[in-house]
Amino acid sequence: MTDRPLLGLGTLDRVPAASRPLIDPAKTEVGVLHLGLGVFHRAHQVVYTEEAMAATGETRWGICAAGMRSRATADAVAAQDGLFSVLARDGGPAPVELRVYGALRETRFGAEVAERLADPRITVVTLTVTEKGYLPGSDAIAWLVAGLARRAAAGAGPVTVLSCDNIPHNGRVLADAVLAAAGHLRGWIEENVAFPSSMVDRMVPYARPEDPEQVAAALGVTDRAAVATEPFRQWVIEDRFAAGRPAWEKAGALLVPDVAPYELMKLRLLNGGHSLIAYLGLLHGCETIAEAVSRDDIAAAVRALMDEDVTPTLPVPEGFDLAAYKHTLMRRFANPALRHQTLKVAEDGSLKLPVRLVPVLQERLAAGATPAHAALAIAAWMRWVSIAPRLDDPLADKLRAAAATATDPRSLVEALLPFIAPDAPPEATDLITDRLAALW
Ligand SMILES: NC(=O)c1ccc[n+]([C@@H]2O[C@H](COP(=O)([O-])OP(=O)(O)OC[C@H]3O[C@@H](n4cnc5c(N)ncnc54)[C@H](O)[C@@H]3O)[C@@H](O)[C@H]2O)c1
Ligand SMILES: O=P(O)(O)OC[C@@H](O)[C@@H](O)[C@H](O)[C@H](O)CO
Repeated sequence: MTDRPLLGLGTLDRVPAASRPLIDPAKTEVGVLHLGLGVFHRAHQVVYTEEAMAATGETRWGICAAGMRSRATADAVAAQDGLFSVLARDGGPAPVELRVYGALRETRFGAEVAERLADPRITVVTLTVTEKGYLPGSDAIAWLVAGLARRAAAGAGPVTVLSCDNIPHNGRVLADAVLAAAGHLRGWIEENVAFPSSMVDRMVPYARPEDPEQVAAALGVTDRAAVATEPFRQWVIEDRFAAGRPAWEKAGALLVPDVAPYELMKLRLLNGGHSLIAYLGLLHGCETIAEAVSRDDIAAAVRALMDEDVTPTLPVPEGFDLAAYKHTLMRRFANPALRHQTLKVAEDGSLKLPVRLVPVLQERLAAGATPAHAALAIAAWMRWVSIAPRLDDPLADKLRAAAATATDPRSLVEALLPFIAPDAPPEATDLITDRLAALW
């Protein structure tokens, strides 16, 4: 791989024509600012935005994307003139799609994003900053507010800020976080900024060494920012924008008046299922989601979680085929070529479980049901917290300290449940203890 030239505008002619960008990067201007240059942004919003520009011929929706916590990706992308490849794998190791994208035109790091928001040509800001990014005191929110202050001062006009994180009512959560940090800017934000919600979906693992190797072999260039994903993708966006936006509907996005039903379905079935698979998988030593779900016991548990516990809690959009959705989900979980790391899905459980599984547990208990599989997922998280060699969670130290005091399943549940469900009824403790006993 090392002797291949680096991907960039000057080496794009070496890339097979079928894998080159859909737009001319050199003629594309920036109209979107993105916070959080992780793997998901590259495999999702960049793809939709490039397809939208290609479909309409508009050249003004290029993206300026900022890394929030590390310069590594922003530097790698910048060294390649903003170009990187997305490869989709489905079942087998060979990619079923492989393309270099050109919509990402600029990169920034950290606080540098603020200055970019003073540009009136930027009318949309997107975010993928993880659940942690919305907590009080988050840098992402502080930089966003600083950017909005510069925009107000420059008279650069209204803007839409669109959360693309796995959080229910993510637009409202973001608006609340921004307004809480806004100080004297509050009035301007209320009048000039829209915060629609959106449901995003595409499974994107952390990049692995085989990803750039496969790109180099297929495209003849070295790509240090390649991302691998699955063919499936979905984006449902609340149609409430303050100013212009890319025509994402031309790339398959669904613009709707209310994303809530889509959000709930996806968060509880897909992300809730993912968490169950990840924690049970880790307890069984499985490195990937596909490996975990290839076990009959885990596959049966996730099916039961979806059918028995989650489905009764869902308001299904009219005409939506829920059975087909669940069937497709099982197939997506099982995609062996994706190699989605159980450890990645298991990160930040103290923030994820309260939105994915705790509401299912509580709503079903309140309805007089016994949500055994939601309880199993929470029990598996607790067991993982108590034995994980390394815990990736903003509350890791507190969780580990609390877990260290526990000597049996009940005391572990009593120690950890308050972190994710402080108002859980006693039946929740009983049910989770029962499931944890089987994992002890
Ligand atoms: N990967 C997926 O399958 C997927 C699918 C749908 C949605 N998402 C959403 O995208 C988010 C990012 O996922 P990813 O897969 O790109 O992960 P990633 O680790 O590649 O990127 C995470 C990004 O979030 C930023 N970040 C992390 N902690 C932060 C903090 N405290 N404040 C501000 N920024 C912070 C990082 O700098 C990085 O840019 C997820 O948390 C999720 O909400 C991911
Ligand atoms: O991205 P996270 O860390 O919030 O959650 C991990 C996975 O459940 C998630 O990324 C899914 O792969 C994704 O939501 C699929 O669209």
